[in-house]
Amino acid sequence: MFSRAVKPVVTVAIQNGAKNFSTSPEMLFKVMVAGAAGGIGQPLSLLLKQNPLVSNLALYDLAPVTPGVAVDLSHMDTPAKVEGFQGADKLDSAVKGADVVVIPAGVPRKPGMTRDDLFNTNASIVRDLAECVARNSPKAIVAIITNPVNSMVPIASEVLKKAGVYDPNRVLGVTTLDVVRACSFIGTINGVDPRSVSIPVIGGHSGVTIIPLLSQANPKPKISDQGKIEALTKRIQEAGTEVVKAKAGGGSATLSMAWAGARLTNAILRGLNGESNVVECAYVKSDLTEATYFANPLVFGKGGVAKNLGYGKLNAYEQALLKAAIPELKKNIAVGEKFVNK
Ligand SMILES: NC(=O)c1ccc[n+]([C@@H]2O[C@H](COP(=O)([O-])OP(=O)(O)OC[C@H]3O[C@@H](n4cnc5c(N)ncnc54)[C@H](O)[C@@H]3O)[C@@H](O)[C@H]2O)c1
Ligand SMILES: O=C(O)C[C@H](O)C(=O)O
Repeated sequence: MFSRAVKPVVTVAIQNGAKNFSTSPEMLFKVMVAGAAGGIGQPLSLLLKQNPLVSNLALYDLAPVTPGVAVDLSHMDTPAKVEGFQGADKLDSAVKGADVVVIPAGVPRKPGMTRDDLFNTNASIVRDLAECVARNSPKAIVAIITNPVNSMVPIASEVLKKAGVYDPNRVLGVTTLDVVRACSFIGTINGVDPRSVSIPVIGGHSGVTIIPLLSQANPKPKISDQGKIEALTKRIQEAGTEVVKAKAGGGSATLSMAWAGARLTNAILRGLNGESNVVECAYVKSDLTEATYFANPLVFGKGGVAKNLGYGKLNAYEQALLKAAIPELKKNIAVGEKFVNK
């Protein structure tokens, strides 16, 4: 298959105003974005078009603007070849040969809604996309952005199980935005470049299931008392709602999500490409807790998740957060599984 062949990667360095092209033997991959014409899909595709590990970018959406988004991006002077696929009858072609399928398809929140309120609309979208992956590209790594993530990953997993092609290392819920936010907020508090901050955010992706492990942050947030630790934790847990409120009916986080989605996709691609030390948090099948899906740091490799790194030592406050998250996660997971197996 073309997407797994070794091809020369062209890297472009801007030096003294001139472009210098150099080649190195690296794998190149096909990435399919489902929901590519949306608020997340467009900027995510813009970022993926710049990724040197991407040879082919398949942009799928129901929206009539989809072919135009593809033509627009195809004019960027980066090597990835862009194709647009609009409408359900084009879905199979879009997915065929994909190494990675990123899914931001579905409706976003409006003020006053919870992520769970999106379930009824988004569940069938993710189910249908997972069925298409099973038919056309069963080895693809599926990264689900669509909310509620805690339930969507079990839906996709059950669909792939039914089709007999499930590999738990290849189905991920994208929780990277929680990590990105935690790094951004700690960077501001400490007065350092947020890119120099690292922190595991574990659990899931909604309210109390988002558990930032501030005790394991590097550097530690310069916060003097427990009250401030709890306020920062709450801010990270509720950061999605902060954006929903600020957008005042215009949707939820799109640009920071695109950034976070591109970061996780890059980690997946680097793993597929043979790097062995790429670590990101994501929400995956898990036996670490009573919740059968759980987010924490993972090592990525040639088959998707290569190693689950667990979540290390929690302090008493973090243990209490974990205790509160588990029943909610279990409920979200059961709802997703029931949707497919009803
Ligand atoms: N995981 C996270 O951290 C995170 C962060 C932000 C948003 N989200 C979620 O991402 C989803 C998308 O948000 P958005 O702001 O991009 O929404 P949006 O409405 O701007 O875009 C969604 C796109 O999906 C498309 N779509 C709908 N049904 C489809 C289908 N069956 N197949 C293909 N495309 C389809 C729409 O045409 C639209 O272009 C929402 O569910 C939102 O809650 C998750
Ligand atoms: O909050 C939302 O609805 C979108 C997303 O899950 C987020 O965390 O920004």
